[in-house]
Amino acid sequence: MAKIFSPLAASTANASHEFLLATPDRRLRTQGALCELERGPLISLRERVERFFASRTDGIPLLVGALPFDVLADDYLFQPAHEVSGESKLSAEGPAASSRWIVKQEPAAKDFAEAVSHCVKALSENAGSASHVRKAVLSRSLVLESDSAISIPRLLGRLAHDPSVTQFRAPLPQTSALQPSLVGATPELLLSKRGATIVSHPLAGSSRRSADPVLDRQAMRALLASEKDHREHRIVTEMILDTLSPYCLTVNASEGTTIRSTASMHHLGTRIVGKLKDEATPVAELLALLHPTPAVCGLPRREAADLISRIEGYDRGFYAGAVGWIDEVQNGEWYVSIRCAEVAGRHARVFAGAGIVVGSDPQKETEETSAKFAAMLNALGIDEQGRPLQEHAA
Ligand SMILES: C=C(O[C@@H]1C=C(C(=O)O)C=C[C@H]1O)C(=O)O
Repeated sequence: MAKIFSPLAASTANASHEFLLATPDRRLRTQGALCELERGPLISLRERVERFFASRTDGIPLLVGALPFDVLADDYLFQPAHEVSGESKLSAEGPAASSRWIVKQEPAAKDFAEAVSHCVKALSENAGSASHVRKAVLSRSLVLESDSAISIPRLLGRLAHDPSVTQFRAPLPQTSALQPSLVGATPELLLSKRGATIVSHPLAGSSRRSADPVLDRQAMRALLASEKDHREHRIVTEMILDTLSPYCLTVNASEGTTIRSTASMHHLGTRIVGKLKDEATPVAELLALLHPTPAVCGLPRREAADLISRIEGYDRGFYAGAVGWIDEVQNGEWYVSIRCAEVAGRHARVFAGAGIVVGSDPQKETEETSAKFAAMLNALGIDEQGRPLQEHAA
């Protein structure tokens, strides 16, 4: 019989299993791990979670962790040892690492722009066919190396300067001597479920913010007026509404599409709220239907994912997946893992993607990924070339 959970040795149940999800409303921080959920693909998450809570009676009735982008890849969830309450030290002040960095673009920005051109061509060519991909999200990464260890508490301290986003850290499966963590500050709620109420707040369609208030307002107005960005956005909201509606008595986006701004980006966002027909519907069942949404993958999903894996050229791992928690009644809250980096020791890999539709401009999409890198790079105190930023250099 398959094992439902793996109790961890005392040596493993230590600070390497720090988890944090600090949303604008609530902060969940845990330390240590009692046991890991049996790992598996998203389709079996609901069943694994049910079996876990049916057989496990000790400890906090909670699982926290991360889902990868690829629905066929194994997730990584665990039962935390302790919940840390109150305003105890989530973060620390000071630079996240020394100011000497080596940065390698993977892929190079110019190769990414070429991949976007290629993608736009593929989207235009198949228009009209049943498997026609209407949108695909392409990403690139920066592989960073510092000459000293990267402090995750300090990184989180800097990310917390932006109150509009959800800071997170989640341990990732150990692949070498060091346990990597996924660390970031996401603006995007994939799904929350509490009782019969479900909420999703997808984002798609973006522009970089400007320090100049006049230019910043212009950027916002241009985004609100952009046909291409609204088309890109609607693909996401329609998919989420269509997916959730069979489960809901009511589900709607009554506030409409509005600007959702972080410290560095403006996005088009639509808050979707639903009342479930059956409040016992497990959050994991809904996650398996929603993830990955066209905000990070595309439409149709399978064809877009195939196109991405052909064009992108690297494994996204847990980037563009989700981080969150599930409790014993299968309520839960999951955020899209974007504006993030995989961090281990002196190394980090930062990711950023952009939605591509017919009409996307390769240079603008490349610039959009640079703008999206900025949230993590600002927190690390460097620019895209690894040079120290002026405000952090002192
Ligand atoms: C893929 C990312 O962001 C997603 C893509 C967006 C877009 O294409 O406009 C906007 C927000 C996110 O849903 C990322 O930040 O890496």
